Amino acid sequence: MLRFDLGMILIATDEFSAENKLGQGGFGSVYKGILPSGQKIAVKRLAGGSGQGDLEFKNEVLLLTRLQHRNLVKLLGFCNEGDEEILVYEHVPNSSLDQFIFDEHKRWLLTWDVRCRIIEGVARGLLYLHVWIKA
Ligand SMILES: Nc1ncnc2c1ncn2[C@@H]1O[C@H](COP(=O)(O)OP(=O)(O)OP(=O)(O)O)[C@@H](O)[C@H]1O
Repeated sequence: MLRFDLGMILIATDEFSAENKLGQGGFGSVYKGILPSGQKIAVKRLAGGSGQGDLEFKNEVLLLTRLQHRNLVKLLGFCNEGDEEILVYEHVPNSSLDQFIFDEHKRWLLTWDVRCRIIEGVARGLLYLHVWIKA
């Protein structure tokens, strides 16, 4: 588990530039970034990070790093400097599935065969989580 320093993340994401914004989730914004090694990353900047939940945040990160499955995005590391609470993931190309499902030009790429494989992959990931949570 890597602890990234904020300076490195600011350089990687061009200071959380609007051009690098990949999306917005329930926990905050996600930015594309690139490490000096050339590795592409997705940086989730948690909204409302106060620095106060330091221990809680660290425990959650430790928990998340134990999840390893080919259908789950890999967590590479974290940063909790100052008020920031940031999660660093491997970058997954091709945006989100909803960008294909709801786009009339791209929708045709999702043949039923492809859809079935996606559903199977999602189910495998979910099953892994269920088993993992019970254990
Ligand atoms: N590892 C990643 N690689 C590439 N893009 C990502 C990655 N993680 C998130 N994104 C992009 O950022 C968007 C927001 O992601 P995030 O995980 O925060 O929210 P969500 O799963 O869409 O919603 P919620 O957090 O509310 O469940 C995604 O829809 C996706 O486009």
